[in-house]
Amino acid sequence: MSGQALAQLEGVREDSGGFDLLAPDGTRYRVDVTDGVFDAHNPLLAGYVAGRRVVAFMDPTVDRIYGDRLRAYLDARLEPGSWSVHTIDGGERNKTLTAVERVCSVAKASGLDRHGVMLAVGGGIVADVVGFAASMYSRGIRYIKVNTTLVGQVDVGVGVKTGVNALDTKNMFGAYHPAHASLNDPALLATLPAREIRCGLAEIVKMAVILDADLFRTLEEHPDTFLRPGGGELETYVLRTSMRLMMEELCPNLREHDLARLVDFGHTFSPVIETAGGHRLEHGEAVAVDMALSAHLARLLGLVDPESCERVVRLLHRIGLPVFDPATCTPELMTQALHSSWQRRGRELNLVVPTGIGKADFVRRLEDVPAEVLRAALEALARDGRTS
Ligand SMILES: NC(=O)c1ccc[n+]([C@@H]2O[C@H](COP(=O)([O-])OP(=O)(O)OC[C@H]3O[C@@H](n4cnc5c(N)ncnc54)[C@H](O)[C@@H]3O)[C@@H](O)[C@H]2O)c1
Ligand SMILES: O=C(CO)[C@@H](O)[C@H](O)[C@H](O)[C@H](O)COP(=O)(O)O
Ligand SMILES: [Co+2]
Repeated sequence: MSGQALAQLEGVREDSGGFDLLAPDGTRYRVDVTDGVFDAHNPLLAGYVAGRRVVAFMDPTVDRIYGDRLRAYLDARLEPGSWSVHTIDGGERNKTLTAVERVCSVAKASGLDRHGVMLAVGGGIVADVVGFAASMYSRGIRYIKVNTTLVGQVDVGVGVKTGVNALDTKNMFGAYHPAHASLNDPALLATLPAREIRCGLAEIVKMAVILDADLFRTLEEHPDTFLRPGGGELETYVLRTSMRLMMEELCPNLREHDLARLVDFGHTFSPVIETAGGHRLEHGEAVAVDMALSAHLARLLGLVDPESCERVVRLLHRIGLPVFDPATCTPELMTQALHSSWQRRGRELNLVVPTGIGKADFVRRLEDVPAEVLRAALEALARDGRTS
């Protein structure tokens, strides 16, 4: 295909069954949106693994709820003896290199060959661990994600990142390893606890603040999206818009050659909030606190109007997300977080701040966030936290 023809195809395309991404570096993958992913008549998942051995992994909760349906599906659609299903511990504390080694050990004991497939059925923890394991097992094999959380369906499932926590640092080890397939069945969200739905809404608010004022207004009108019984057109719009926005943002910079990334909004302070807080807050909750802090910093630096700052914080409140965490939102720890992000991003801070609703920019340098401004932002955040 000529360079010009390829250039025309690059980007993200949506159809009724999902999204296709073709990155400038030639990486291409699809994210499917389907119904009844584990129904025996649905050929989608089986089609992606046809003729290959499959080793599937779930955490115990997902296994309890969906394990029988997955096993019945594999039994109906795949050759006897060509697949197995295993559980790995869930929770951020188990997103470790040890967990990756256990996945590889189980895969080896199950006879998984170089052309085999690892199947991750779950949220971001299982996907990150299994995806990283697949990136190194036999020097790299295929893996498939069936995303069962909202964070999984709008974020983990649409990107290429895998990884684990290490050296007391969030996502310190990992790989960019595109999945062979990534499947979203919105019906799986029906059993997701409200706290986990809210974590996914945090990642959706992230995309709305930086890119999409209409999506933000929709969430302001319906902060209970996905929290109401039964999904409808509203949930479909929010899910698909969030997926598209994230894929469009990731596509030109899939392996982060450019470390100024708008999708880092809510991800400068949150790694320290999660880690220093002993993972008391879940990822999405820490992201929410980070977004509120970043909005106040933007306001105090004169980069966003006070009303937009207030709208961001108020929406997070109304969804039921935390906006302050007394144990970790201290000047010392948040200064440490700024330095960690500065180092991780090639000695550029690239703090993402809202400049309005639906638009954002970067605070490029550490010195652009003076200690007194950080302290004032944290004091404002504490006031917000008391009113929540
Ligand atoms: N790789 C990426 O690009 C990327 C992007 C965003 C977040 N993440 C990572 O993802 C992790 C958070 O993922 P998460 O929010 O999906 O959490 P999670 O994987 O811990 O799942 C949350 C909880 O929900 C349960 N669960 C999952 N699906 C369920 C369902 N359908 N019904 C009932 N219970 C269900 C799980 O057992 C778990 O207890 C963090 O480690 C974060 O760093 C990675
Ligand atoms: O949490 C994640 C990825 O782990 C996403 O929600 C987020 O938008 C971005 O990828 C952030 O850049 C976080 O990246 P990383 O620090 O986990 O590599
Ligand atoms: Co995130």
